[in-house]
Formats: sequence, structure tokens, C-alpha cells
Amino acid sequence: MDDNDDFTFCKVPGPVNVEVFEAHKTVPDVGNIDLNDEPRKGSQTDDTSGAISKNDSIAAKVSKDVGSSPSASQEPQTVVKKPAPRAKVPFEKGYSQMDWLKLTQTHPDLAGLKGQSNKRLITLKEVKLHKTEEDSMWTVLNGRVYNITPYMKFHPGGVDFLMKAVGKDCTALFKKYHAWVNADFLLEKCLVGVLDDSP
Ligand code: HEM
Repeated sequence: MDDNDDFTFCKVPGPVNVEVFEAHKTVPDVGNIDLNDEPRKGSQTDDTSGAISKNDSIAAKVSKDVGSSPSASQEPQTVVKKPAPRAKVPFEKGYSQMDWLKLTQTHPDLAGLKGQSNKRLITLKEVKLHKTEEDSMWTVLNGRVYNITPYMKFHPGGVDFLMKAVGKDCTALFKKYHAWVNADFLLEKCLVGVLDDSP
């Protein structure tokens, strides 16, 4: 076979001039960079930065945590932020979220509609009227009006918090505390109507 017809071999250009990529040529001062990561004497990083130097073995950190290391106070402190405490209240017996779900499936009229449609348009003025009656405390959430009286004792944040929603639009408050909660589902059976937001 003629050499020129052999396509499995092709001429590859010679190696690129590697010197072009050498760091000290592209970055002229690279030679002056000090790769020592220990804190420098007199610098701010001495013991306030919280950084862990390469000399900080895990064992050293653990012994510092249990307070057995004599030099513990000299070592850099790793600050671990505690999450904000939850304001959830322990539920009374019979008032868990499961109990609520069961109630929503069995109670015939949680909203207190007494046969009225829950597609009725309701003004904020009318919502404000429903804040004292024991069996019909209303709130507005995401444009819908709910009777939250039956949910009061089931609310994981407690009655006091939920009372702040009564007689007004609580959408902003609701989002502030728990935007992730699916209230449309939880309060589905408490729907009284739709907010009439026409002026
Ligand atoms: C109106 C309908 C509302 C429903 C259906 C509702 C539902 C819930 C649910 C399901 C939880 C448990 C969340 C979780 O475990 O992650 C919760 C917790 C809580 N809710 Fe509500 N909520 C309502 C309104 C409000 C309002 C208006 C406030 C404040 C004024 C409030 C304050 C809280 C607080 C402080 C918690 C405990 C937060 C925590 O776990 O850190 N809720 N609520």
C-alpha cells in the first residue's frame, strides 16, 4: 500500500511552545507569592479570624471542644451560629395535624356556611365584623375568606398567633412566619367566600 493513502496516520504539528504557558512568564510576580498559610506574626489573623490553619488537626479541634486542651484558649475559635428557636407549641391531645385532617374529612360544615355558597364575594368590611363571635372568626388569606375558628386549637403556632389574623387580611403575616405552609389545602373546608377587592 502506498504511504500517502494510509489515512490512519496523519501529520500532527509539533508540540506547542510550552514556555509560553509557564506561569512566571505570564504572571511576572508569581515567584514572590508566599504559599505559607500560617498566620503571620502581628497580623489580624493571629487569633481573631476564626480561620483554621493547616496545623489544626481534627483531634485538636475536638479536644478543644471538650475543654481538655491546655492551650484551648489560644486556638482560633470556630463560630457556629445556632438556628433561631422555633415558636411551635406542643399540641393538646386530640389537636395534632392528623386530628385536623380527620376532622376536615368528617365534619359537615366547618366553615359555618349553613347551606350558603362558598363562592360568595365578601368585602373586607364584612370580614371585620367576624372577629368576636366564638364560632365564626374570619380571616383573609391569598384573596380567600376563611372561618378559622375550628382551626384555632390545631394551629401549631398556637392560638395567640392565629388570633392576630382574625378580622383582617393576614396574608403578609402568614408569609412572614411560614410561606411554605399550604393553607389553601389545610383550610379548604373552612372557606367562606372570596374577597371582594373592588373599590
Ligand atoms: C391563617 C392560617 C394559618 C395556617 C393554616 C397556619 C398553619 C401553620 C402550620 C401548618 C404551622 C406549622 C409549620 C411547620 O411545622 O413548619 C404553623 C406554625 C406557626 N404559625 Fe401559623 N398558620 C396560619 C396563620 C398564622 C399567622 C397569621 C401567624 C402569625 C401571626 C402564624 C404564626 C405561626 C408560628 C409562629 C408558627 C410556628 C413557627 C415555627 O414552627 O417556627 N400562623 N402555622
